[in-house]
Amino acid sequence: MSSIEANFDGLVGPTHNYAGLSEGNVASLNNAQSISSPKKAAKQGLAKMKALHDMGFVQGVLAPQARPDIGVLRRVGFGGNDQQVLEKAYKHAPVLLSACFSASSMWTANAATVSPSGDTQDGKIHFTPANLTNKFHRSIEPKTTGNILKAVFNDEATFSHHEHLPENDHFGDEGAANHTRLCQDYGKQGIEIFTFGRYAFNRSMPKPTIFPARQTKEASEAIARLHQLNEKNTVYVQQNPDVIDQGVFHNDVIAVGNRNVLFYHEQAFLNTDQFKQQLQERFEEQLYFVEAPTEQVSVEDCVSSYLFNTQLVSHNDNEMSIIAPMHCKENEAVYRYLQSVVQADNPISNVHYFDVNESMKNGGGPACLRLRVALTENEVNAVNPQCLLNDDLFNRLNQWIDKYYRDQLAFSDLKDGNLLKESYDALDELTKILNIGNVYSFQQ
Ligand SMILES: NCCC[C@H](NC(=O)CCC(=O)O)C(=O)O
Repeated sequence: MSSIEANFDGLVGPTHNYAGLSEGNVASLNNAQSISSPKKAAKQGLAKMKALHDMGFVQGVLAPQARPDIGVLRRVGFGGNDQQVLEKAYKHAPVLLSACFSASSMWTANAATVSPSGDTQDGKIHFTPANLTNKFHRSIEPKTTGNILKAVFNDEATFSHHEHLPENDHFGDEGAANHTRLCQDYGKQGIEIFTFGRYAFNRSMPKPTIFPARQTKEASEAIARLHQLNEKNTVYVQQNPDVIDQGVFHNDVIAVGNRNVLFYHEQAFLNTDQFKQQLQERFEEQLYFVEAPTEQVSVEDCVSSYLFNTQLVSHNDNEMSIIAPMHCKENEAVYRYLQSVVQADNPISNVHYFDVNESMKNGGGPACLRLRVALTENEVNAVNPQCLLNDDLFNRLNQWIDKYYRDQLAFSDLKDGNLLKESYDALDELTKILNIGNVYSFQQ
């Protein structure tokens, strides 16, 4: 086996709900307060993992955050026993309560930025958890994310773990959702592309006017320094502020790269020609720019179908598949466009559609649900083996979901102390299944 790219998907947590917490994320706001199905959500995610495993890919599993985050509720002044804390928050600060229940860590594309060993000066794989400062419910993720990543990638000779960036909007960082990599071989030097939405310290530069730009250039530069990237192989590009204002809150809603292919919408970036030229100069061999024109697919279609929030996976040196949400099949213009991509002269030869609707309703497609980690054969062997999916783990996780997860969750359920207990019991058992130790504060 040569070098590969593994996907580490987030297991959807037992408190998955629709709270309308993400301004700028159209699906999140549109589905606010609808009734969720945590069981269905977790099973949809697990089915996608299993399908990729069955296609022959290395598939990892990342544990969710412990929710509700009762520690945050106490920190902001709700006291008493756990049940009293929940009831008081339900009455006086309902939105805050739902933020502390959010299962948003399922979108592991936002867990961290990862730089493979081929790109880093010390030859280790570097991880920096994303601080996710722009949304309160997500800003409470990075510490536990760091614990989980250290437990999965737990070999100091192979993996280097950094602390998340300063917790301020100036260093707003959304992880791999704004980062992609082009390379000829996963294990060799590649080009890391950091896409940012605004400049933190220079007010005169372009930025969106309606919705927030979550990622700053300063954050991206800090990650590149921490990860010891070579300047020559690092490219920064600004997201087109107009598309952020149309609901493209992360770059992975409008672009995805893999090996020698960059698949994106013509309006995705600012200064696209200059960006393409920079990439081509650095790449040396042929690069395929698969650019969707607006006249075939509108930005609105991209946002509603998640055409680019797809996984681009390599079966071998010449053949790739797109892992797409079912919404892409249901949208006529998008479906037609995808068929033309498969027929055109590029390595993409197939599209596989998956039902991840529970996640889509909160603005997360197939690509949001996974963190990519390029690994050499030795590096695969250094990963915690109990976090790598096989038939046995798939069956155990299915049974574990059946045992603990509810079929339905409504906002009024969040004041129920039993839900907290079910959730913590489930996660306590999960840490044993995945052999990741006591990563949660309720276990310490
Ligand atoms: N990469 C996809 C992330 C989606 C995520 N949605 C949410 O958090 C919605 C949660 C809610 O509204 O209940 C976000 O916007 O960061």
